[in-house]
Amino acid sequence: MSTGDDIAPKVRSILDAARERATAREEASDGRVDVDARSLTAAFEAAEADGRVPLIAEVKPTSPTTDGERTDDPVELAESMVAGGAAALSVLTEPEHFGGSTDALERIRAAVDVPVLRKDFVVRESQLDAVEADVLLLIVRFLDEEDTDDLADLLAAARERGFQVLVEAHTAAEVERALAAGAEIVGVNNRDLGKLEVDLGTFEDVAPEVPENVTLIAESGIATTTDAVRMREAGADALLVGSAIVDAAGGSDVEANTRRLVTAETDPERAETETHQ
Ligand SMILES: O=P(O)(O)OC[C@@H](O)[C@@H](O)c1c[nH]c2ccccc12
Repeated sequence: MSTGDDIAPKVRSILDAARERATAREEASDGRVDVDARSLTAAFEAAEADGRVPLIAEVKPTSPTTDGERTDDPVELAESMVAGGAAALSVLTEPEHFGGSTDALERIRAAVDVPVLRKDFVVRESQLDAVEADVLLLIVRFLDEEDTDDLADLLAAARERGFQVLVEAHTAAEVERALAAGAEIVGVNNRDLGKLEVDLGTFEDVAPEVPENVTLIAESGIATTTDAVRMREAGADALLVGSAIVDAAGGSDVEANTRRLVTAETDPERAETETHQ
């Protein structure tokens, strides 16, 4: 069991808020969700067949490591991402630190045809019923903490409700735990939740631990087409990108930002001229 000393204070506050929301839902005890999920792997295969880099574009109005906040209608942001070729979307539903909401996810999922990932800090079963989504995120590192459910139990509880589950890891040891719990979709987060620093070398180091039959996603810190190609060469079946597409500080064109990454493998010379962070 981890003591949690290696979690950044900002992240600890996110985790505390998640546990409070779990308790509130336990007290409310609404019914269980029953999801008819759109297949994430089918969406990746369709993108691949079409010559697009399989990309999950993230609707992230802000974050503890972002300057500024994007206040556009989240549905419009989502539609721009799909128009730019995103195979799937990720929507933050964490309200206090990321400007997200379950309402935004519901509206986005109703407006698009692609699979939608619910990005939140789910630590107890009651949180699974907050909103329907095609894919649910579980973060290995957080399920070591006090007052959280066990990863394998949460994975099973999510699947019983119809969710596909993306299990997020940051180290080889966490990948082992994800696989032991039965994960079929694994994300390697390049951001260290201890220091909040990003290093794309994380994915390169950890990717070889993941067997071929598991869908592998490179998460965080992918900003340029060079980064995108680098993660694909290291074995990423798909990429998860938020900040570089949403560009909260610059307010640039979300559709164009998405398309640039989606076409990274077919249009590599763009890497030379791009000025985007
Ligand atoms: O904005 P970025 O660096 O492109 O990263 C997106 C995504 O990977 C990141 O938002 C993320 C990865 N894991 C998380 C867990 C919770 C909240 C957010 C995240």
